[in-house]
Amino acid sequence: MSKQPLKLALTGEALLDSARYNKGTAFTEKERAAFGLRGRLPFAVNTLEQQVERAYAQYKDHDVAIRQNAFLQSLKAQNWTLFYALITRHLEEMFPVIYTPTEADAIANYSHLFRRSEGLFLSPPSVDNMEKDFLDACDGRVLDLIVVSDAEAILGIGDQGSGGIGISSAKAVIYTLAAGVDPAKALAVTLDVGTNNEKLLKDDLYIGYRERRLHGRPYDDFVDKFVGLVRKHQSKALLHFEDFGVSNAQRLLQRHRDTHPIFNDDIQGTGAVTLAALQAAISVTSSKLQDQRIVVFGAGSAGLGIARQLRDAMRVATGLSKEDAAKRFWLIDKYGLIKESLGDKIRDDLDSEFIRREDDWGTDENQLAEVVKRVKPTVLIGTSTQPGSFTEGIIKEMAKHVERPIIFPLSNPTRLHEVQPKDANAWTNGKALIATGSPFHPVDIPGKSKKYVIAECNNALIYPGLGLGTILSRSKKMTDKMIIAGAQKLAELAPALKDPDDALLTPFGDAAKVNFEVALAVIDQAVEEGVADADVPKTDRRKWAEAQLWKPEYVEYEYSAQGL
Ligand SMILES: NC(=O)c1ccc[n+]([C@@H]2O[C@H](COP(=O)([O-])OP(=O)(O)OC[C@H]3O[C@@H](n4cnc5c(N)ncnc54)[C@H](O)[C@@H]3O)[C@@H](O)[C@H]2O)c1
Ligand SMILES: O=C(O)C[C@H](O)C(=O)O
Ligand SMILES: [Mn+2]
Repeated sequence: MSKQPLKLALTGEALLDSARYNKGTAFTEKERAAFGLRGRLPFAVNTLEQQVERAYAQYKDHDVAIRQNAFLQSLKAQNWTLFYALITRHLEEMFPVIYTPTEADAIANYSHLFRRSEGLFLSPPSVDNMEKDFLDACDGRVLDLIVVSDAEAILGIGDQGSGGIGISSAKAVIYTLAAGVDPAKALAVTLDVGTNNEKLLKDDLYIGYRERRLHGRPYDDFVDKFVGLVRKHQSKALLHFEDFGVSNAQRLLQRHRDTHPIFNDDIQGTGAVTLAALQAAISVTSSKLQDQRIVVFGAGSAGLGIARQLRDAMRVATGLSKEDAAKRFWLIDKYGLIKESLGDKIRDDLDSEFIRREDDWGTDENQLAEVVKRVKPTVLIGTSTQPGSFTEGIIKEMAKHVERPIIFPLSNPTRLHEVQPKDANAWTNGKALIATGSPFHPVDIPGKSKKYVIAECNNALIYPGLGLGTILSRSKKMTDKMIIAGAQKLAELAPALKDPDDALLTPFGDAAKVNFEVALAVIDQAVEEGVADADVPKTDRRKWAEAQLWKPEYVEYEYSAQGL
């Protein structure tokens, strides 16, 4: 317990009902007397460790992941300290329950599983009250972090309407678990601008705004109004965009990123974690980034974000022009290879240098199998949401031409992966260097007794650190160089660098450690670029940063009628 007691005015039921301050059976006798709790609690005073032990046993009583998710969700509504302490102690085990893949089911069934609301919901009918609603949700707090989704493209499961609050709050929880962001300084938001999901529109129990999605100018005005409020009232808070539709994601990022610290996780976080995994893979193959031939299957937010991040890293490494670096990429979307003849089927946000010239290609055949046959890629990345699209034929064709094919099926949740790691491993005789978007079990290495650990190439391995670095340095914006610095740090920490048979990325159990290192790299870069507003010390930044992390521990309370 910290030496300085916290002064609180909340008493009795109100204190027990406050997830932020509640300690349950861990209230001391002195606190029970001071806050009117003595008769409201059973006699024994527990330690946090005892509470964690009890909660873990209760968690284990549920054997279905979605029930475990519901259990953790209700624990979060009761006692933040216990919730975060429990998950921190079982991070690797519980990550898939609070995040991909289980969170996808919780979001898809949001209206049916609903118990208690959290975060902020904003919808068009109350647009005129947006400022008041926003301020009510902030409740006088100065925030460090706001995570917002409009729920149009949740993971790979599409439009989820008001269920989108689930991804905003899961991403915010991970900021706390993996980067020590104080949950009291974070806000999860969903811009519930309607849904085009027929299933939800027809569901009597749907609890969102039951209209078709806002689009065009009214949509932009709505989002701009929200961003304007963030800028006005929470000018220091990092604004994290999550799972927006591809036609909006890039545009909104470009529009706002120079005027506020803004980050799009699907574009930038995914680009950064994939760059780190690829750096580790090419260190195993002893090749260079600029020598790769990279096929990206699914050129949406994630696919394009990855292509851009890898292209820019190539440019930094070699001084190549954008155009020349882009020649190492073949992007495929639902109409096949993205080439000139697709005309207006090519989305406006696609960088022109990624569009293959017709005379470069010279055939009408433009599907993945053909592209792999002709291009002989060294790297194959899946961000298409199309399960099984990396077929045995395609993987074997790839493996004919490269000794160690680098294969990253990244579509979440688990069931949407383009290939199962065990298949990619078997079809390449254990030669494939694999990373996936969701967690998978290790696979056999032919002729060896040890297993090949599949790296989880999920943006959660880096976004908390990118965010923490931006928050602590109070940067005016999150620059490309800050993101590259974070990715480089993550790459340096890859287990494969020490042992080529080991994973391409750090395991998620160490997410807090690596994200902290990422944050330090981001802070250094922010200071160097002159975008940091905080008084960052010249020396011992590690200690300075560490002292600011929130930890799930109880502090002693003292009653004061004035409160905090
Ligand atoms: N591992 C990670 O960290 C991570 C991060 C972000 C997204 N993702 C996953 O990547 C997937 C895509 O996410 P997104 O945000 O880019 O979504 P998105 O909707 O922006 O992109 C998906 C793209 O795939 C294309 N596509 C659809 N069918 C196709 C087909 N048959 N062939 C080729 N392309 C096809 C779509 O046209 C679209 O451009 C999701 O499953 C998501 O969960 C993973
Ligand atoms: O949420 C995740 O698991 C990663 C990513 O942001 C995604 O959209 O799939
Ligand atoms: Mn996402």
